[in-house]
Amino acid sequence: MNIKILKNRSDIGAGTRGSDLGIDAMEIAAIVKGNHYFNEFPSEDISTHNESIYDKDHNSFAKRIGHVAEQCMRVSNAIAKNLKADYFPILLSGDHSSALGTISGIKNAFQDKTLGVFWIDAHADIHTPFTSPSGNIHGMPLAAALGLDNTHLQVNEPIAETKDYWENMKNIGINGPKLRPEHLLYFGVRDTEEAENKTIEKLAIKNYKVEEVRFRGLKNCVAEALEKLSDCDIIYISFDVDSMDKDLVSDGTGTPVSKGFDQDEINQILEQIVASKKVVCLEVVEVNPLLDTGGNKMAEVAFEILNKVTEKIKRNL
Ligand SMILES: NC(=[NH2+])NCCC[C@H](N)C(=O)O
Repeated sequence: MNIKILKNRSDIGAGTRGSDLGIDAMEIAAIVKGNHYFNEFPSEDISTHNESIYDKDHNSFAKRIGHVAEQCMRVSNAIAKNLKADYFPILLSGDHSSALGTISGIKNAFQDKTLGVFWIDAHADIHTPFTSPSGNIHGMPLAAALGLDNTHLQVNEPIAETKDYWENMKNIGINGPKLRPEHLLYFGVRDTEEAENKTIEKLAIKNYKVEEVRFRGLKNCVAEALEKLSDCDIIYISFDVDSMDKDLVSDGTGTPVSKGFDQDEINQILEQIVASKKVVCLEVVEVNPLLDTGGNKMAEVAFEILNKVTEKIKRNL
């Protein structure tokens, strides 16, 4: 098995522009370091719909949903194709709505396997068009992957077109839910809204908070998390850089949050998950160099993390 880098420079699921540039910012970070990472592996570009940002859009509770749904489909197809060709896809994406495509593609390629997900993020991304406070779809990928509508928590009145596209989104890759709530684990989630809190509580989704990881010990927490996924055959890691502390690391991301993990903690978490030998796909999202007040800091940190974990992945293949 070989690694392939998939570049998905799409930012239309976010409220702020620029996460599409995060992929190239990481590449530049590598070049500046004299690191040949991006020359070492085969790569593939996924075509994007960023021009749709200019269109008038009436889907205010799920902005640009038609194009986001299609983008997720493209990601799903690319992931499924490369997994079936026995590649280990490392996906570099812009905004986090992409992860619905990734999860869908994994399930398309491995229909009989049980999938576990490590969602390392400041946000729960479990809104639906019925509950989203912003209408930004990067806050919704997990709800679509779990097949949720959450109409019982409804605060918005989405138009019929939005509802139709949302149905499409829930059926990418394979029809229906791709993941069971007990096979979803959060790490570092600390910026959520009421509807998300209620969903997390109702579905009993475990969130390893930053304080808990520090208090109980990182190794213990990741080991326990892996144990919770013991009946999963395969694991997907979704790493949103805003899981890291904005003050300690960088604010170069669309929705930065304080009191997150530091770089070394992320390295350790990723390394221990990869050591399980169940990981089939890693995704890094939401680097936004346009918002970085520290130069290209977020991309540099994200690249260092990527470089380190790739070594571990390589050793396992
Ligand atoms: N992938 C992200 N950065 N998500 C941020 C979501 C923020 C907020 N919960 C919203 O839905 O608008």
